[in-house]
Amino acid sequence: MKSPAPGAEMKGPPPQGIPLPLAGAPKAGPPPGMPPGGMKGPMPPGGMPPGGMKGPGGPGFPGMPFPPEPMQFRKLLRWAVMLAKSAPLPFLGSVGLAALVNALTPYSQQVLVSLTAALEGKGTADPKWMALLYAVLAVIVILLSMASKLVTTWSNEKMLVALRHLLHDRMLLLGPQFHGKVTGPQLVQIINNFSAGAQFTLREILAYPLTRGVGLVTAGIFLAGNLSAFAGIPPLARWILLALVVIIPLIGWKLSGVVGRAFEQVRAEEAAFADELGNSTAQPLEVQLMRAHAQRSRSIAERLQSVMAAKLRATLRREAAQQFQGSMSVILTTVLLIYAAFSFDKDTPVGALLGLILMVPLVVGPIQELVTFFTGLSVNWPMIRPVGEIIDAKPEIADAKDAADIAMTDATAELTGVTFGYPPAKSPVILNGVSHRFRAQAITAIVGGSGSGKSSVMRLLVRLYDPQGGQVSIGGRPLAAYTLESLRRQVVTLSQFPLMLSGSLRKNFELVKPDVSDEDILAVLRRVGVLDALTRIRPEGVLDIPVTQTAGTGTLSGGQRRLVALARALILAPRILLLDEPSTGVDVESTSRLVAVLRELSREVTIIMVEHDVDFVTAVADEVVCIDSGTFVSAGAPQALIASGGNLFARFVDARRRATSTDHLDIERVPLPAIAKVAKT
Ligand SMILES: Nc1ncnc2c1ncn2[C@@H]1O[C@H](COP(=O)(O)OP(=O)(O)OP(=O)(O)O)[C@@H](O)[C@H]1O
Repeated sequence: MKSPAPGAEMKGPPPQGIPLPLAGAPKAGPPPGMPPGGMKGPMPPGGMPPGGMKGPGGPGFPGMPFPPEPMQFRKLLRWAVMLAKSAPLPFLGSVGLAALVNALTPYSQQVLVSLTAALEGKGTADPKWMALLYAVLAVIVILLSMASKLVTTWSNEKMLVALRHLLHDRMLLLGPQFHGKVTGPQLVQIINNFSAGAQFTLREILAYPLTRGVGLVTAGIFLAGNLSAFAGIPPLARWILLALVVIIPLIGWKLSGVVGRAFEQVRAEEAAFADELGNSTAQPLEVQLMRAHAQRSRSIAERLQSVMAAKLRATLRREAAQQFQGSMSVILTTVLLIYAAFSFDKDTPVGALLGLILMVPLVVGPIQELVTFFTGLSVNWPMIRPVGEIIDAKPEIADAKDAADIAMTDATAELTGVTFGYPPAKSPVILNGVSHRFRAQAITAIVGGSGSGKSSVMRLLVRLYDPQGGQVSIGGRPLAAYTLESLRRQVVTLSQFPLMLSGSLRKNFELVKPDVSDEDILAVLRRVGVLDALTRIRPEGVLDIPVTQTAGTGTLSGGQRRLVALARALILAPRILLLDEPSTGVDVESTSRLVAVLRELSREVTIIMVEHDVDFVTAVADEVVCIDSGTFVSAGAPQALIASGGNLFARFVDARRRATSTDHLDIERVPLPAIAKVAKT
């Protein structure tokens, strides 16, 4: 296909490393469905076929949390408008400039036509002026085209920044239901990679029809004008010829549907291969030990064969379709030229023939590109959709209308007839009408078997979820009376695996209190008894100790991380502290220190903890609440519960004693055989 005049095409954004769902490894380049460098050709080389991926069941993206769903153009349009609004001026500027370039290009070609006619002496125009006009137009097109590319780059970058920022902030507002569905690595992929593809496609949804449409209409008008110069052509034939210009690209589009389905098959085969590979890579050593190497090898070989066969089929079809599409302009130009040659007479300017040759590609090109773009949208949909889902997602728990920033004067937490099941199903029932008053300035430990609902109680106390029945209140007020901000500032959770940012220790305290002073940090570190150990690690500056995101790596031990996290929780001066298994990973010495710290803290703070270690609970708790299958079955001081017996806590203590004692075991003491003396050789 002949290219338009210099600079007439619209370039895409800089390569963003979007995963290409096509055969082969992911390549850096424009998003799938887009030819590298923009919408130049009829078929994205190495990219998606123009027919889009319309295989049965619609496009899906292996491993993504959002199940396949047919593309919804209305949603795309809404997201596109929202995105364009984030950078209105650069967007309008880039669209305006591109439209101007696309309109001027056919116009400059038409000047060539007039110039030819003038040289023949058949037009009224002066050839010299025409030549000059062509030169001026060419320069303007080049300059505008450069400006258009720069403004488009600016617009793309602004939109991408706005989109990524929005996704990041929105993601942090979403609740456990969303985060239970989308994993951390998937979020990184959506925000980091998919957003670039989504930005590009969404922008083009608005920009492309306009910019390409302007070029199409202008070239179409000139083409019709040039056709009319052939006096012998009856009007009906002229209309049929013009209709062909539109119909032939549409035939190409239908053909590409076949290609689309072939590539859908490739994707399915690749997903199956990835699954199969996962079977081998998940536990390679287990595979070795099971002597299953040969079986794995056969399975992988079969999958690889299937992928290759599917790729070969799809590529051959794509090549055939590409050839057809690439030949369209030639076919159409030939048809028009043959017709023109037969109706050519002495009055017909040669320029009109030139006009046909020049204008056909300028008309066919935009039609092909528009068809390619819109059919290719379904290819990009699996990547755009997760981006859009985050844009549209609403926080599951939000401030009630009459919520206020209330300072808790009374830090008593209370559950009254609370019934709860996890949304969206809300079944099974996890908490079954439970009631309890957690005493202020006391330590209450919730004890129960695995899956009995302990952590669920803690989640309700910070409104990660709302119960379906009953009420959770603090200081006599339902939780919804507090803004989430004020609730979570005063009810602080220390999870079993506390979040640590990679960076300095100070940075981790600034995470929860941006204006925290060094003195305050050192004071809380001293209070939880970890300052001396940290000073030994870095005598020249404890607060600059590097911390890593992952426990078990970096400078701090697991126990130290937990104590640092406890100190960080205290920096907020909480009224209620929720501790999830605080004794885990803390050594014996630090545990007794932890007991002392928590006891001392409980003079000011209400502490509620979930804890499996009954010895720790006995040492630290004022009260134990026992939970069994979502029901509070007993409560009381630990010693009292142990003494009275017959309750869950006493049973746990008993079981623990039996588990660690060897008295009940009938161990036959067999003397070890004398170690044979090894004769010196
Ligand atoms: N997000 C969730 N969605 C659905 N069900 C959940 C969810 N979280 C927990 N559950 C279920 O709720 C029940 C209670 O879970 P919970 O985490 O409260 O138990 P737990 O007593 O803290 O257990 P463990 O001591 O093992 O941590 C379990 O059966 C669990 O499978």
